[in-house]
Amino acid sequence: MSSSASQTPAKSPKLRRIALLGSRAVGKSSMTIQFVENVFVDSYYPTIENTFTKPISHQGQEYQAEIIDTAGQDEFSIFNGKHALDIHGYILVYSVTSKLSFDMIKIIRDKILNYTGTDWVPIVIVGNKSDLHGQRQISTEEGEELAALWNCQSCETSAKHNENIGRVFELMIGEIEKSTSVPEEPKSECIIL
Ligand SMILES: Nc1nc2c(ncn2[C@@H]2O[C@H](COP(=O)(O)OP(=O)(O)OP(=O)(O)O)[C@@H](O)[C@H]2O)c(=O)[nH]1
Repeated sequence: MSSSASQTPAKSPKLRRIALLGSRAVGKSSMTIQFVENVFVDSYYPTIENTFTKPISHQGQEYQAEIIDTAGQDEFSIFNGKHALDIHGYILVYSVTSKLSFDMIKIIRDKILNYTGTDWVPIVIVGNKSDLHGQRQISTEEGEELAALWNCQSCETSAKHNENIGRVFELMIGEIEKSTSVPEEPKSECIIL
């Protein structure tokens, strides 16, 4: 009985909401499902929107990641404000086999910054399908140059071969923690009217 009282209570995990955005069929769902369920699905089913949760441990801190896998965007998609207000960080995904999808993440970032009225948000740029060597349209350097320009992290992945998938989410948590203005969940005893 008394032994449980003497134990230090475990720190509750910090909730971090992460949205994956990008063109259609770049592999957002495949990355998410590979990360959460450790499987790769070869068939293509366009997503409307799915949310997954997974615990992540980063630098001694436990996090609960809420991962929002969004519908593919094109230049005419209206930016969904839901994907800006409640989100701590963005994974912007392109396919290394598609220049169009690389250009699309620039449009998406502009929309996010416009919507949030800020000039920086936590972002990780991801070039997926790195296993399709012969079909490359975007080099590793182009991805890195864009990340330097935006002052964010970048990474190439293969959801198919589970390469660098875990790393993307670790980089994302790191970028979120870099930003000093992460609002914590409101605590009932601290409400100021
Ligand atoms: N070779 C290869 N194929 C991939 C990879 N990731 C995804 N795919 C394939 O690409 C297609 C599209 O993948 P999805 O994960 O559905 O893409 P999405 O971005 O979620 O698509 P939307 O729901 O339309 O936005 C599927 O046939 C996947 O099997 C990868 O790393 N390598």
